[in-house]
Amino acid sequence: MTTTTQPIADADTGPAPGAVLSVRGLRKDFTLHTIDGRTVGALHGVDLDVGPGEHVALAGTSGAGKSTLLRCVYRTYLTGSGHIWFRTETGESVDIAALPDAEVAQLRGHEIGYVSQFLRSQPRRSVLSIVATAGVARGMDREAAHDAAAAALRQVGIDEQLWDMHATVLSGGQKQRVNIAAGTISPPRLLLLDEPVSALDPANRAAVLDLIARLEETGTAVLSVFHDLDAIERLATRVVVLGGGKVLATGAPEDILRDPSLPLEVAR
Ligand SMILES: Nc1ncnc2c1ncn2[C@@H]1O[C@H](COP(=O)(O)OP(=O)(O)OP(=O)(O)O)[C@@H](O)[C@H]1O
Repeated sequence: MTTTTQPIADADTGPAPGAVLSVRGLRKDFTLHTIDGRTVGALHGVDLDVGPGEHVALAGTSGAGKSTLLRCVYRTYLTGSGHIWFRTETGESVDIAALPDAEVAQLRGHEIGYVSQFLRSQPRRSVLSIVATAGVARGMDREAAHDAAAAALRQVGIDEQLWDMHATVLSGGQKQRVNIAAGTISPPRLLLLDEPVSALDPANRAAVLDLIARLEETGTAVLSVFHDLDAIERLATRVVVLGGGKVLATGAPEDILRDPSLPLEVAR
């Protein structure tokens, strides 16, 4: 595990001491322009921290705000108010909620990864090139990225015969595994995972969970959503339960997942 950054004491001006990510007072409303401009509140003042090598799993019933939180951190969604403090690899504190788009784009390629259930890539890119390009974006030279991409694809069980094919011809589960290979090659400082194993059969799911488990050794901070109690129990170092856009509880998986009073929606 690596932590090379200077602690900043005040989480109103940067991440909490030792944290890679500190979310503070995060609010997000959606305006439904097609339905009378109605407003739907999704996050109502969320606070959480993720440190290096820590895996924080978000849990809570459907509509609790889990995916919205991940998308705000990745800046797919603009936030209403609050801060999303991120400590860069040079030790600088930046507020993702207020960062210019160009700087967000740079962080996304290099320091922050996002893996969802869906593979988003240019249509005519080969499988190998998609994964290798992610490595180059994180600072690897082309040759190293090519070798690392091949290793990552082997690890998630993508047959070599598929490597030069366009990703569009892959099955849902294959796309998901290419996605996780691209997300974990030269692991970023912060990895956001939104149901990354939802379309996988048991054997491939196990291989991908192994890969995610090994991220702890690299010092990657992980913030995840899994609709699967076993995955949370196996991977998470801490669980944050959301309900109605607020943090209801936070604690060790063995405590949180066995608390019958908490509104969890996970399946074995
Ligand atoms: N693009 C959107 N436009 C309008 N409302 C949205 C949008 N995305 C999410 N919401 C609303 O925000 C709230 C939180 O949704 P979110 O998808 O974050 O929940 P979730 O906890 O991830 O749920 P699930 O487990 O079902 O995926 C819900 O009320 C949802 O309807």
